[in-house]
Amino acid sequence: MEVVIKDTYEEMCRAAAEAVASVLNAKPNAVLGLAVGNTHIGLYRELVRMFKEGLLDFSQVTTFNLDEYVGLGKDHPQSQYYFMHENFFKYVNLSPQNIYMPSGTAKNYRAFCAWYEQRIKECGGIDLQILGIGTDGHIAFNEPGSSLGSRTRIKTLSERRLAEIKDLFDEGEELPIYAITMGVGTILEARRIILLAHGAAKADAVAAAIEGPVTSMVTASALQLHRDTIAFLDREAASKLKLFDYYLWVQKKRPGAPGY
Ligand SMILES: N[C@@H]1[C@@H](O)[C@H](O)[C@@H](COP(=O)(O)O)O[C@@H]1O
Repeated sequence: MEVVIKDTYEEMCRAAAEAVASVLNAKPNAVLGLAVGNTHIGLYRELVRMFKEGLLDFSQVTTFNLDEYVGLGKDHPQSQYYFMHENFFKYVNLSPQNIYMPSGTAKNYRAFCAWYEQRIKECGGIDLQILGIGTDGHIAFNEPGSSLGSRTRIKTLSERRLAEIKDLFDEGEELPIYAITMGVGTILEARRIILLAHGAAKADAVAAAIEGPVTSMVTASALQLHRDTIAFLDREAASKLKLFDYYLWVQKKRPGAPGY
């Protein structure tokens, strides 16, 4: 896995946006896998800026989001759709028919999940999957213990997850206890993956995912098996990596870097 460490969150988002841009410039009709999280707000902001400056065009791009809470409709402020619309979709020229999101209100979830997997394949597979990471090392809603071969399915959210999201919902409102999520196996089929993490709260998870054993207890560790994954980190998120200095050294000395 390539590890790119940046001094600040803003620099990390810029570097990740450039990675997205390089895929879109090489393949204007690329298929992007999108993620929702506070981490990604800066990345989407950067992509919107590039679009407004005429540096990016999404007219031929297709997107598939990673996950959605079961029971939440598109207009619920905590739905992943709402986040995507507010932070990205409404600002760029994606065709609405090219935007795929897991549905939180499907009638038959099993059928929906199978259709979603099939649709990804029919669109040619995901060229670039964007990921974040939870404080326990999960990706999408693949909670600790998820099969590393899992496909899109319903996942029961952990108590830890429910405690994390509780304050985002109105008092007395029923919390979603299931999510529909791409599986680890689905994610690993993407041709390229970028993982973003910022802040000290993610440092343990990042270290476990990048340098720990590959284990279903840290679903992000499965990315070690992927042949083209780049982790974009800020210094705090990278602070517990044993090979911190080496990663910086590699960045400095990489072929193509100034002077090499
Ligand atoms: N399903 C999402 C993940 O895709 C995301 O990576 C994680 C971290 O989000 P944040 O960036 O807000 O810390 O939260 C949720 O669990």
